[in-house]
Amino acid sequence: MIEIKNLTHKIGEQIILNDVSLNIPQGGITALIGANGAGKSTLLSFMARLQPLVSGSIAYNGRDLASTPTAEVAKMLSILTQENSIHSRISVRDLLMFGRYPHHQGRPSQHDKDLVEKAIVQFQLEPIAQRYLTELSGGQRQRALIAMVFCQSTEYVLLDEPLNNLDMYYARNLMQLLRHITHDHNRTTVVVLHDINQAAAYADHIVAMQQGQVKFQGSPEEVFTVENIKILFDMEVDVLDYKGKKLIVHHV
Ligand SMILES: Nc1ncnc2c1ncn2[C@@H]1O[C@H](COP(=O)(O)OP(=O)(O)OP(=O)(O)O)[C@@H](O)[C@H]1O
Repeated sequence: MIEIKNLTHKIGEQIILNDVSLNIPQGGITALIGANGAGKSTLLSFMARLQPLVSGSIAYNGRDLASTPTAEVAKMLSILTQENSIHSRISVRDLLMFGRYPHHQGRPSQHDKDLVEKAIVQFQLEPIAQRYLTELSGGQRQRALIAMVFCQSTEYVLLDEPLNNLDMYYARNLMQLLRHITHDHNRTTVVVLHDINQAAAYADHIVAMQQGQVKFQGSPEEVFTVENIKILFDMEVDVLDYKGKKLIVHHV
């Protein structure tokens, strides 16, 4: 379980996170949803210790994040942020091997190589494995970066809008793969998603944020109601039952 307690974050006078307390269940996919500016990325960045806490605490399986040595954090959690401006001439295959660095410390074993090759196949990167990141489209680069995150083989995986730049095919493909890897390898994946239908279809648990606070949480069936969507996004929608999942539809 990821246990977040009394997390408050201010920038100047602006309150970005307002006394957030939240338990993210162990195992499965938790989707963080909410309107632009609700605080999702900020919360994720604290969860990955990309910035130090000023108030509150975060613990992974009872272990306080702030006092965990960096080398151990790197083996415990991995994160895909929205700011991925890697412009160096590194190939996709080398990028994935770079993701293994916390394990091999610069000396990749056969096991590391096998994992990288498996990820290349899983993430359908074979045609571009030798290409440099600078030579890829936005969606191709995004897929390579997500594969690198998974090559880190951490128990906790934090992804900030991984579907950015992905077309319909790869978006669905990635969500299926996320679910498959998360469940088969007993991982806990926390993913910021703007597409609430992807969240409804693939997440086990939903955390909906509004103005720096957790507004709703629960299963997709509990959170995705007409009333809740109106509160979160100020939109009139229909919520349908489709193939056992909630489907949120809206019109012009
Ligand atoms: N470096 C910063 N300086 C000032 N304000 C910031 C900074 N970073 C974030 N904010 C503000 O904090 C609030 C929360 O931002 P955050 O990026 O966490 O929201 P979000 O829910 O991830 O939004 P989005 O869906 O648009 O990505 C916003 O009001 C944003 O303007």
